[in-house]
Amino acid sequence: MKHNKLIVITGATGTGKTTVSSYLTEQYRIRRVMTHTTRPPRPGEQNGVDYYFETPESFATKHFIEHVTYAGYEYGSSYESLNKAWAKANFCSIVLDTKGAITYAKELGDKISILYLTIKDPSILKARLLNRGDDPEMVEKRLASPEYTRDLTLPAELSDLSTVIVNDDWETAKRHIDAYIKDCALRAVGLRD
Ligand SMILES: Nc1nc2c(ncn2[C@@H]2O[C@H](COP(=O)(O)OP(=O)(O)O)[C@@H](O)[C@H]2O)c(=O)[nH]1
Ligand SMILES: Nc1ncnc2c1ncn2[C@@H]1O[C@H](COP(=O)(O)OP(=O)(O)O)[C@@H](O)[C@H]1O
Repeated sequence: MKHNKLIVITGATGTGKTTVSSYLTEQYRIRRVMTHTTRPPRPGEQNGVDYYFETPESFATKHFIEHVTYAGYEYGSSYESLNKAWAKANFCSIVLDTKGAITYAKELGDKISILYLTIKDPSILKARLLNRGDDPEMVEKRLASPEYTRDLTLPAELSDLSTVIVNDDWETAKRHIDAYIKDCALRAVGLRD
């Protein structure tokens, strides 16, 4: 268990957290820890693949490491899901808002490494969300939420633990992620401090 590592992917909505998580799975077989939400599924999202989609009642019965309200919906993550992912591989990832990332930094210490995603001009995020197929009303609500504004800045508590990826251009972002994974691998085998 002592070599288990968790890559926490965080950043504002639309900056590419899910895209990065899928890339880590496809390219490096780094699985994502499944989390729970009361948000309704977007077109194409599946229960047990994208999230465990819960009702407010079923959400309340879970035992979470942490849970947050984000733009009016509940999100939570459990040790059960984390241990399930670690049982399959030593390296896994999780997608969290910055509040959740701060809790993980406190709870799991040096077992985590953080990828903070950002883009130079956040005004293009709206187009990315609409292009993703999000409901326009949900997009407005989300972009007006305090959680969205908060997550546009890397919290001071996370700055020492984080690698910042600017995702303006996906090919460039991928190169930085590849370098980050190479660095993680070298640290894991003791070839870098
Ligand atoms: N703290 C915390 N955040 C979560 C959890 N699951 C998802 N999130 C975050 O909740 C926010 C909203 O997620 P989602 O509705 O899928 O929107 P998206 O960020 O636009 O893809 C994102 O910042 C996610 O990273 C969780 O279990 N805990
Ligand atoms: N570098 C990029 N350039 C243009 N579109 C991108 C880029 N990275 C991700 N996207 C697209 O932007 C949308 C939001 O990305 P997503 O990974 O779902 O963000 P998040 O999980 O942070 O909300 C998706 O449709 C995704 O395909």
